[in-house]
Amino acid sequence: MEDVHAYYGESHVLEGVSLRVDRGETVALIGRNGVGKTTTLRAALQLTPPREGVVRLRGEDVTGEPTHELAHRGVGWIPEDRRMFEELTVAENIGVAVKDASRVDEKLESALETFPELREHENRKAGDLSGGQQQMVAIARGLVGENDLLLVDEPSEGLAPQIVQTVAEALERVSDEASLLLVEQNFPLAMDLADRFYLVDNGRVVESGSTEGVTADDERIRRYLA
Ligand SMILES: Nc1ncnc2c1ncn2[C@@H]1O[C@H](COP(=O)(O)OP(=O)(O)OP(=O)(O)O)[C@@H](O)[C@H]1O
Repeated sequence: MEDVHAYYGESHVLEGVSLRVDRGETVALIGRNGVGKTTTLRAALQLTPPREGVVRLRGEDVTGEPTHELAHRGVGWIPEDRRMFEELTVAENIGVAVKDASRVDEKLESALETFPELREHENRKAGDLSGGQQQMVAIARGLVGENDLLLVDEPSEGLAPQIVQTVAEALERVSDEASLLLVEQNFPLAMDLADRFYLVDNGRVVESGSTEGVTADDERIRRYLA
């Protein structure tokens, strides 16, 4: 995306965000609460359509396209609230995300191979799972949707530390199959998973670069996160 401006009503939330995710990359969006990270994902997906600026997918201008068209072209969204169908089973939740109905069984099987932790819960209602298990179902849904690019919002939020590790490993596996744009408040986790980062403050990208060797003590980072 290039110089994207987005608003909620009159409130100017993104003030010219530019970023890119290359094929195969994992990119982290970091920054304090309320600086515009979720809105950046929403603008990319055209859920909060940019009032200025351009969003491109594989080089093609998709600004103003309907969100379902982007989904059709392989952009998946794993929102912060995970959006489970609580009354459906794990298998059903994963199955409804498969685009080609004739491949549901095959896709479900491959998801359960990727997330073996889910196999024993396959027939449980998603609403009865723990937060970490639900997050894994949400990630599996993104994966079976045959997405080339997944936008993942706060995957570790509200999870116990040992579960965060399991979800991180799941994301690591997903990153072998899709590019990821990841909003993540857990700084070490974000640096660990991502190849590059963008640090957002007040609706703008204020720092960016490779995650290699970057720590929370880094002066460039600390003054925006402290
Ligand atoms: N639907 C909405 N209507 C009006 N204002 C909103 C709406 N959603 C978010 N905002 C405001 O827009 C700003 C950016 O929010 P956004 O959710 O993008 O931030 P964020 O960096 O993702 O933070 P968080 O980690 O808290 O979600 C905040 O000031 C927030 O209060």
